[in-house]
Order: sequence, then C-alpha cells, then structure tokens
Amino acid sequence: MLKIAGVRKVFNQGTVNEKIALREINLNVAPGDFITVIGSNGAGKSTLMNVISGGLIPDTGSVVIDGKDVTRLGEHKRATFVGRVFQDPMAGTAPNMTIEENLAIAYARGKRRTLSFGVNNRKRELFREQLKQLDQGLENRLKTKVGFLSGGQRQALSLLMATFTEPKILLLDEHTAALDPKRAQLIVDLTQKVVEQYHLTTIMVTHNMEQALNMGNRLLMLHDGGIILDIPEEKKKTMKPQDLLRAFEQARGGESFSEDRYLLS
Ligand SMILES: Nc1ncnc2c1ncn2[C@@H]1O[C@H](COP(=O)(O)OP(=O)(O)OP(=O)(O)O)[C@@H](O)[C@H]1O
Repeated sequence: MLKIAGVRKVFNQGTVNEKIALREINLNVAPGDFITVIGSNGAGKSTLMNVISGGLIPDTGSVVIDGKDVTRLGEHKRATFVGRVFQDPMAGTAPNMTIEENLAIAYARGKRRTLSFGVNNRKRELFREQLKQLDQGLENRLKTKVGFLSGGQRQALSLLMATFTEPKILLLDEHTAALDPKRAQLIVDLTQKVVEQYHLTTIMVTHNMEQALNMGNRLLMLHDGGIILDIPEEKKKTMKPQDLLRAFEQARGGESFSEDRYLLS
C-alpha cells in the first residue's frame, strides 16, 4: 500500500545548520497494516510523516502509494489518498466554521468531482450518522462552530474528517498527546474503531510506549534519521516498555534512550 525507497531529507544543506533529518528510509507497508512509530526528539518522525503526506518533497528516493508514485505530488493533490490528524486539536479543523461546514470540506476532498462545499439535506443526514459514532452528541450540534468544542471533541471530529472518505493511508501525528488521560483514551478507542471499520492502513506517531506496544501490528523506532527497530506483531505483543528500552540500547550499542517525554506509564 505504501512503499518508501531510499528516502533522504536534509535541511539547510551545505550550511553550518545542515541537518540530516532522514538518512535512507526504506519501508514497505502492507494494506491494513497499523504501524506505531516512536523515537526521541529530532529523530525524524514528523519529517517522515511530512514526506508521506506531501508536505515535504524528499531530496532522493521515492514514495509510492497504492502503486502510484506520489514523490513529487504536493500535499493538496495527495489529500484524496492521505488522511492526517495532528497533535494540536486546533490544527485539523476550521474554528470559525460550523461542524457541518467542516465536514462538507472534508467530504469534498474525497470526491474528485465535487465542486461545491455546500451542505444539503442528504449530506446533513450522512454527517449525522457519522457523528453519532463518535458518541459525543455532536450529531445534534451540526450548526455549532468548531471553536466552541473541547479539545477531545475536536480531535474526534478531526479523526472523522480524516477517515470517512476512506483514505489509502491514515497518518496520526501524536494525536492524543495534547489531551488529558481520559480524553486521550477516548480518542485511542475511537481510533481503533475507525481503523477496523474502514480497514485503514495507518501510521501513528506516539510518545507513549504503552500506546505504541498496545496498538497496531508493527512498531518502528526512529533514531537520528533512520529506522533502528522494526518489531513485528507477535514480538510486540510480548514486550513491555522496559523491553523496548532494552531493545533500543542494544540497537544503539549501549547508548541509553534519554527522552524526557517518554513516560513508562
Ligand atoms: N524545516 C526545518 N528546517 C530545519 N531543520 C528542520 C526542519 N524540520 C525539521 N528539522 C530538523 O530535522 C530533524 C528531525 O526533525 P523532526 O521534526 O522530523 O523530528 P521528530 O522526530 O518529529 O521530533 P519531535 O519528537 O521533537 O517532534 C531535527 O533535528 C529538526 O530540528
């Protein structure tokens, strides 16, 4: 479903601020895979997500989604294949627009020939049905401006907007990190539900090791612009966060995983 080959990305090349963000990334993602990605600050996680979404064009290498080479295709053109939810609940939705207007924009993105963002009764009914699944009572608040929703409600709405057009790839960029534990759990549960419902091929960056181990069928660890661990489902199931830290140390020849944000909760 997704094939990344020889991808390299360097920022500020040839200057004193040169930074190799991705060294040589090779990754094959099968249809229906749900991959969790962890890594220390500056490891290259966001850069990798941006290369997949089209926000960044790699210096070398290729990105192929569902057999189509999208390496040089911009973010907007890729939006029909790639859904994304960001860490910041404010990022995925337009606060001054109503819930139904936000949904209409997301809906139009998935339909190549839809020229209007307008909301008719047929769409409204569809949106109500979809919103009901979030269990947030949002189906009765179609005309509420999104800016009035809580962070958790906005993330739930962002998740719906990113997925109901059934993208080829769903990117989740630390999408529960800004929420309190209760709301984060709600979004985790909702994520599992929509990923299963639409059989979405998913890549989720998380800073939470428990989450990385409990969700998905494969775990990648990035470090210094490279993939240093690729753990399959069977092995992942047996691991605890401490085992992951040990695996990191082994992969780095004894170097410890010094990352303040990583909580062994
Ligand atoms: N636009 C940019 N210009 C210059 N350097 C950048 C840019 N974007 C990222 N970098 C650098 O590239 C490296 C990888 O950054 P990236 O944001 O991908 O890491 P990350 O794993 O997502 O980190 P974090 O967990 O802190 O978000 C870092 O050293 C970062 O400072």
